[in-house]
Amino acid sequence: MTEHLTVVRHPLVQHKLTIMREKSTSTAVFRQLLREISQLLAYEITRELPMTTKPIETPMEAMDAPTLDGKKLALISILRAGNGLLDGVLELIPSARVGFVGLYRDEETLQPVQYYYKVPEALEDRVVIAVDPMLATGNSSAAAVQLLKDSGAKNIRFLCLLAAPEGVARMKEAHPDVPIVTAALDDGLNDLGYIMPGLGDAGDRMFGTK
Ligand SMILES: O=P(O)(O)OC[C@H]1O[C@H](OP(=O)(O)OP(=O)(O)O)[C@H](O)[C@@H]1O
Ligand SMILES: O=c1cc[nH]c(=O)[nH]1
Ligand SMILES: [Mg+2]
Repeated sequence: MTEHLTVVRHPLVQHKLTIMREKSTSTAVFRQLLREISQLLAYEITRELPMTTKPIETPMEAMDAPTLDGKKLALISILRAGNGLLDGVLELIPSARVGFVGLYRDEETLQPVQYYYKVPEALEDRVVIAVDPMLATGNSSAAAVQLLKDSGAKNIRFLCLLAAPEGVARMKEAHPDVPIVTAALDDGLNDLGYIMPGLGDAGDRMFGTK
């Protein structure tokens, strides 16, 4: 991908996102819409995957038909909210390998605290898509991407639902090689580091923990 930031302005994405932002939307509907949007965003982030051809036989004749090239993709969920995006993307790319980076954001310092890390082997040979619905300060995603690079990943993309300009700038500075796909670029962060107008705490809204 050539753009550092891609905002997917498709009407279906924007309509579903508006319902997700509304505070009256239930946990069940929030989760379902995130699943639906994740597939539309996945369509965009996989647009330029490497392709090759292979010889096949249709009922009519032989042809060289397009097929994905290279090792299976790696999807990396940044826990826990990343799992809300992961499910839908995995439905679209069922053969992908899956990894997990456990991080939570310390509410005082806004710095990520790591508690888990497990990723597929041979990351250096795979297209890696890291998923987390919220890019706020960018501290969590920048740390997660660094861990993936430390494991050898060279071709990383970041998929989120909402981004703040502060988080996009942080990622651009720390990881200019990592393209970001999002459904919206919001106004900025409030004093507590929450995205405005945003949708609140994605993890709490999707799992009903608050
Ligand atoms: O860009 P940042 O300022 O780092 O904030 C974004 C992070 O905050 C949220 O996770 P949270 O820490 O709430 O953990 P959770 O997914 O377990 O709710 C979100 O899912 C990101 O991981
Ligand atoms: O607005 C925000 C910022 C960080 N994490 C969230 O879930 N929401
Ligand atoms: Mg949270």
